[in-house]
Parts: sequence; C-alpha cells; structure tokens
Amino acid sequence: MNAAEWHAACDRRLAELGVDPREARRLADDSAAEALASGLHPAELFGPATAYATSLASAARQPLAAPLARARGPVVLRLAGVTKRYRRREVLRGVDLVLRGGEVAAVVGANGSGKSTLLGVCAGSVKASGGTVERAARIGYAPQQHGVAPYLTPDEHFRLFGAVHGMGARKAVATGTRLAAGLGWRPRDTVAGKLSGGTQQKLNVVLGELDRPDLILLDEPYQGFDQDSYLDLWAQVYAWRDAGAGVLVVTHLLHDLDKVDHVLELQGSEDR
Ligand SMILES: Nc1ncnc2c1ncn2[C@@H]1O[C@H](COP(=O)(O)OP(=O)(O)OP(=O)(O)O)[C@@H](O)[C@H]1O
Repeated sequence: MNAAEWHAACDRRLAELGVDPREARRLADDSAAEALASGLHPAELFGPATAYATSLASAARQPLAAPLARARGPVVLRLAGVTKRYRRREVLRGVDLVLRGGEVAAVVGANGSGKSTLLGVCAGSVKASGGTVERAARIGYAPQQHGVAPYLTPDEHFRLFGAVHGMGARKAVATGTRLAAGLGWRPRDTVAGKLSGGTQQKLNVVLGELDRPDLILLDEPYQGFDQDSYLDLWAQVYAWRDAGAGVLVVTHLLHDLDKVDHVLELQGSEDR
C-alpha cells in the first residue's frame, strides 16, 4: 500500500465510523502533514490505516459520559494484598485491584494517603513490603515528579525514551510529535526546564505512552493543564482504553470518577 492508498483507507474508515466530514477532513489533513514532515511512510508512523482511523474517531468523539459496556481484555495489572511500609510507618495496607485491558481505574485519597507510592509499586520503581503485583510486560509510567530531564529538549527526550524501547530516532521524534499534537501541544526546541508546568506534564504523559504500552500509569497527569488540555487528555485516555490498554490514573477531581470503571480509594495511615 503506498502513502496515498494508506490515506484513502484512513479517510474511508473515518467516514464509515460516522465522523463529521469536516472533522474527518481536518484529521486527515493533520495526519498527512505529520507524515510528510516526518519523511516516514504513514504506516510506519501511525500503524495500519484502519486502526489509526479508529483511534482518531474515538478521540474525536471525546466521550465524557459514563463508560458503555465494552469488551474487556486480559488482566494487565493485578494487586493482591499489597502493603508498603516506610520504616515503621504503614502507607499502604492490603490493596487489591484487578485491571484489564480496555478499562480505566482511578486512584483517589487524601494528600499523603499513598497514591504516588502505589503507582510506584505498580510501575516497579517502589518495592512493596508485602502482597503480590503482576503487571503487563509493556508499561508506560508518567510519574508525578522527576518525569522529565530539565536540560533536554522534547525531541531529545523522545530519542532517549524511544531508544529504551528500541525505536529509531526519527520514528521516536515523529511519534512523540504526533502524540503531543493529541494533547494540543507542538514541541519546540526548548529545554524542558523552561517549559510551563502544564507543558512539562504533557511531555511526561507523551513519554509514558511512546511505546504503545498495555498498561499506562498516570500520576495526577493534568496538573497545570487548561480546560482544553484536560479534555484532550481524557480523549487520549479513552483512545488508549479503546485500543485495548488498561489505564490507572491518580486524580483529586471527583468529577473524573464517573468516567472510569474502577475507583480505588486509599485511606492513608494518618487517617486510621
Ligand atoms: N521514600 C520515602 N520514604 C519515606 N516516606 C515516604 C517516602 N515516599 C513517600 N513517603 C511517605 O509516604 C506517605 C505517602 O506518600 P505519597 O506521596 O505516596 O502520597 P500521595 O497520596 O501521593 O500524596 P499527594 O496527594 O500529596 O501527592 C507520605 O506520608 C510520605 O511522606
């Protein structure tokens, strides 16, 4: 399939999925411009045309209503009786969760209740004191802090994180740029330390999703986001979910909770 045929297949699929023709035109034009700018064949950049059109359509719909009945995939995260102690201080006690591909779970709790600790345990960067953690092999993690290197530009981040996943430099930059566009951000040649807090957080999220993970862990991903960026992020979360990933997201925003499949509320030892 040459590039023109790929774009035609993408257009056909967007029309089949009932995307508004003007919105479909805009999405198709954006995709064509990105592919041209990257110098890559669109299939190399975006994957199969029909799958890409399906994820575009899903993001375009921005389904902020309660989740509909959907097919669930295999378990991507299983926590059983997870505990965490820092010295004698118990932060997590007996946390259980089963998250499947195609599901979104929210982690909520007061400041200090252990949300970031739990995400670290899920990601494998924090060792649990007890219980078991099973996770998918391909995970993406956007931590609350230290997710980006202040002296590197966004493209340097994409190349570095891409290399970790065995991705070539050009593909990593093109993929990072495309994912950033989904969050309404066009990366420029500025070191991360000079970006606004919200834009640094977008970089953090993009790095977490660079390698199409099966499990995506987001620790308060929209600190500093404006309203549009917030909606873009939820559209992305739904697109990952619809593509079969499981998403675990820490949030303080109660109105997020009607959009998810599971809510895990942590009590924190200060409250007990
Ligand atoms: N490395 C560490 N060593 C000792 N105590 C720690 C460590 N990391 C976190 N803690 C403590 O564990 C508790 C839970 O911290 P954590 O950051 O997981 O909470 P949180 O729910 O994410 O908080 P917030 O809502 O403020 O982000 C806090 O009391 C914190 O001080």
